[in-house]
Amino acid sequence: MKELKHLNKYLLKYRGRLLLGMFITIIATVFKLVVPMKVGDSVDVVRKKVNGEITDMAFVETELLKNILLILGATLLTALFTFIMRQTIIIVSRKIEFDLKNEIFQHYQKLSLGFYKQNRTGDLMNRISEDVSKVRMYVGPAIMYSTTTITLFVVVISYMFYTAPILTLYAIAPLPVLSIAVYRLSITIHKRSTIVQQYLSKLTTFTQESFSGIAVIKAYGIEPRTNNEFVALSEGSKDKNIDLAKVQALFFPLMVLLIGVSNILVIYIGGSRYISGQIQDFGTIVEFLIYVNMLTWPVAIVGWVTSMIQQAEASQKRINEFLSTEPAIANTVLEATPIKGKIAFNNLTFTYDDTNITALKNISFKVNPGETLAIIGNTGSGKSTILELIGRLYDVPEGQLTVDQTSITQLNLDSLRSSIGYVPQDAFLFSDSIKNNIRFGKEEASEEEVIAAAKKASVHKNIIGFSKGYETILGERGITLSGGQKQRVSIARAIIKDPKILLFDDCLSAVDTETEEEIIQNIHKISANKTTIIVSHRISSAKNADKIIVLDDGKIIQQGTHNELVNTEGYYKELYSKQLLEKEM
Ligand SMILES: Nc1ncnc2c1ncn2[C@@H]1O[C@H](COP(=O)(O)OP(=O)(O)OP(=O)(O)O)[C@@H](O)[C@H]1O
Repeated sequence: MKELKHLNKYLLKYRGRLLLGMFITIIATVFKLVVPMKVGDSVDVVRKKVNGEITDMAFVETELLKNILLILGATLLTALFTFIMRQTIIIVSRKIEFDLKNEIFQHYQKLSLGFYKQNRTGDLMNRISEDVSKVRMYVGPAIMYSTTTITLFVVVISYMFYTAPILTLYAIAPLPVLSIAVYRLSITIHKRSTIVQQYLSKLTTFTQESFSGIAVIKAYGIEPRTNNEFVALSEGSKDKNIDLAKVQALFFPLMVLLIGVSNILVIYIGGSRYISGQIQDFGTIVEFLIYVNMLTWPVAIVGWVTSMIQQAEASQKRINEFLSTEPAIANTVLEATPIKGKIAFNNLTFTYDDTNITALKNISFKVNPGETLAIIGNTGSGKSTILELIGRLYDVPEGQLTVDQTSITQLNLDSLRSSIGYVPQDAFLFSDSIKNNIRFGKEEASEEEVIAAAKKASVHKNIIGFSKGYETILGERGITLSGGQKQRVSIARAIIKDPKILLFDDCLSAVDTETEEEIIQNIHKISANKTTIIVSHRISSAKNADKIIVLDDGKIIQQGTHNELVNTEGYYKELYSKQLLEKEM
């Protein structure tokens, strides 16, 4: 139960509703007990009339009518209170589920990129959905059923003992066996359903990937192979489902068997004791039969609730694991630190913890507000890493990276990030309208601002070409943009933000050279007072920059202006000649 302590703050938050729910559960349970008592009484009255102990028929009729009305009233009240009980306790569990999901999601948002690289997306999703659902079973149904069971046990068993102690012992003897059996069965059911879940998620992932990659599958003509793989996976899934169905099928027969044993014991022992005069009322046997049946479900539930709590504990443990993960990048400066945009790398060396790759070696350069820096280099030379470090997606030793002459760690993280417009290498667009995708950079932007940004990113003409224009939905439910269109929507998103620092990570690679030229011109116009860094493989994107650095294997091998570099032997000049030749061809 150690892990579940995390939920105490929520139980405390909703304590009023919970206690009310538990109180109502007790009342509902107590009303349930009226039925067997009155059935017992009615049987006795009838038996006495048959035996001749009572001769007044009118009295029998009144007694029976009174009992029927009481049974009816008690049943209606039980139903009403059971309804209110579910409305309180189950609603509390749904509220806690909502709070916990929000807590986990907010924590996920704070965690750094490194965390997302170490953990699979499926795992993150499972903990916030599957695991939270299991935990909800503890704060809702487990509490509700435990309260019902405890109340029933205390009231019914004490009443049974009071009425016929020996018969009670016989009647309840099979119940612990039932409880243990259900517990064991629940554990097996849980194990097997986890396996079924795993197969299901394998199958879903496979199907999802097959549909997403359908173009590649068709192009390579490997539909039969994909089909066979799917059949093999479904086969496995079917077998595991059958395994689960086998144990689930045992659940009810087992319950019926053990109830049957209890009933036989009540009839046999109760009957013998009635015949020998140790039990006065025949109605007691009928009453006991109803009690035994009434107790069966709660007894089975003891086993079920125990396994439910164990599963909740395991799930909460997994949730706590993530909740206790500290974000590697923490905001230590609480007051806002306005950013002007002067960036300086001072002998910076950076190694990725997970791969141990030293992506940057002794890097030094400066960019002032209003200046544009272009970074050119082979793949894997460390260009993207430079941009990620400026956004503080990873931390570097104190003083090696400064913004406005302050070490980046001494700046307020929100101030820093909100002053950056970052266009990543892989443009990511949400399944939403184009307008909202651009507005992502500035939530309150007007229609005119969205259009202006799209024009600067040279994508406006494409957008108005779609029948729904800016309202066109992207992604799975909508249209798929071309690579170049995606890149330009992503650029519009950064432009609309009007940030102090603009970072473009090779985001014109899928755009033709004419459009590239147009966008570069526009960027040039809007970045008059901004710090701009353009990462590219193309000289055409870099040539107008105030300064260009050439990276190779994490080191700066050349730097200068375009004119200086084309007149110096080296990587830049070679690349320039090669790309010039390609253009001419
Ligand atoms: N998140 C990461 N974790 C670990 N290693 C990384 C990570 N990102 C990049 N690397 C490694 O760091 C080196 C530099 O990568 P980086 O992405 O900065 O290069 P790049 O110049 O931007 O390449 P490209 O032009 O292909 O985008 C590479 O060897 C890469 O494998």
